[in-house]
Amino acid sequence: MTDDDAGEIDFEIDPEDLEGDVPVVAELGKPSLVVDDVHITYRVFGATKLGSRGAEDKGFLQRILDRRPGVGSGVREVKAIKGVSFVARHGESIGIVGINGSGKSTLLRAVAGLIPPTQGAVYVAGEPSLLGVNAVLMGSLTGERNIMIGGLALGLTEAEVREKFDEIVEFSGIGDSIYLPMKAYSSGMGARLRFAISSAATPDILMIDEALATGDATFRQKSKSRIDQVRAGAGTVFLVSHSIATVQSICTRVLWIHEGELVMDGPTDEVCAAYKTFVRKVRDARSKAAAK
Ligand SMILES: Nc1ncnc2c1ncn2[C@@H]1O[C@H](COP(=O)(O)OP(=O)(O)OP(=O)(O)O)[C@@H](O)[C@H]1O
Repeated sequence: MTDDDAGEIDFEIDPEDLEGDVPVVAELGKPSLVVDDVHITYRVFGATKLGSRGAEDKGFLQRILDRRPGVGSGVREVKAIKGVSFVARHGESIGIVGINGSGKSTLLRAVAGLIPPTQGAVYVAGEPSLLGVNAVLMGSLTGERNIMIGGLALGLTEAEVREKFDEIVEFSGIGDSIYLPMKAYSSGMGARLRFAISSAATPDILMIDEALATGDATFRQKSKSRIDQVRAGAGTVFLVSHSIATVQSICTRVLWIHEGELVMDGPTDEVCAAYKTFVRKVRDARSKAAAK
């Protein structure tokens, strides 16, 4: 980890944005998801160091032959998740925290089935809705068409999607842009629409990656109520966020990921307190280094 990592951590959401009761740890149901010793390794092709003999100097055949792991192959492996295991239960809302690049989004995507584990396995009892929605949305189509596609992927009928259409648009707060192709949306608009679609059908497992950080206070408040509904219906919620205030107001349990490893898994207050202490230490070390 570098000092710069700590500099990018933000706590941009004020606790008052998410006023309301701190989530109550209800009696938990059966396991909804089991993550068993999951490893995710990305392979980055064409990772040739600057200054080394350029790929363009080599013949075509040589470049093909070089495409295997090892010295000079131009393939770099990034071990983003290293042996993470946990069991999630119905009725839990689980936050995933960690500094930039620690592996939070990768873990969430693996849990949703969007990335196959390099090693280990994920067992799911319900269909995670990040899988149902994100995997099918298409940037070239309008938000309107994507609501239909995403709704069908969640198992709603066409009539049910039409019935929920206005509510989804209203919830996402993107107004008339719903008639524009999704690739024209800002990342915040896209995240809000995905959240609005994903949570439209009270899924068994709802996964949220930073969507709450992209809306205003009203959007966040509405999102919190929807998350509470999912939990009350004995669903499981996963939330990736840089905002400790958001995690504290929504999650009953927190996983802290650092350099791809699960360093702590426990009640929200305990894990957030330890994580904050860690972040402060990193910041102090950074200011000391800058003062020298
Ligand atoms: N598609 C990819 N190809 C190669 N490496 C990747 C890819 N996606 C992520 N990584 C690397 O995997 C590691 C974990 O990234 P990830 O996005 O999961 O972290 P994160 O904790 O969600 O980060 P952030 O808080 O900055 O969003 C990082 O080193 C990142 O550079």
